Amino acid sequence: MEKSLIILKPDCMAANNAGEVISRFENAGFTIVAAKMARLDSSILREHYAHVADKPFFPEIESFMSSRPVIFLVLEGEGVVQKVRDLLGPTDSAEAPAGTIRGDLGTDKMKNVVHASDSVENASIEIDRFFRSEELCAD
Ligand SMILES: Nc1ncnc2c1ncn2[C@@H]1O[C@@H]2COP(=O)(O)O[C@H]2[C@H]1O
Repeated sequence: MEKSLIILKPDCMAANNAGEVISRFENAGFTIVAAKMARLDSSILREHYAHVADKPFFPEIESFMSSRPVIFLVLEGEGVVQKVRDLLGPTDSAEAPAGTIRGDLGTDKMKNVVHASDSVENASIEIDRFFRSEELCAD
């Protein structure tokens, strides 16, 4: 079954929106198969954000993403990678339509509530980055 790696970002945690976001994922029919809470450190952030490491906003992302503990989830379901991205809306919360998670709860491009894997291939890499295989639970 397809899986996606989700991070409830510091803005989501600071606004006490974790429950609201998780409800939206559950109401869309996805199952949580792994969960944990931790503060990201700069070495794992450099790995996770390697594709934007040369962007001018990288130091800002690094400091934002390590500013408070975040929640990591693995969601499972048919087509979960693309369907979660549809629920989120575009990266820039200011452009996200009402009814999407970012449109309703986000602020801007960085404070955009949730990270979600952008492909099935990257989901597998990202799940391995944040979870050991025995931390994924089956029924
Ligand atoms: N112009 C920008 N300024 C700040 N952050 C950005 C900008 N563009 C993209 N990002 C962030 O870069 C992140 C890349 O991975 P995410 O999907 O977690 O979320 C993305 C955005 O939050």
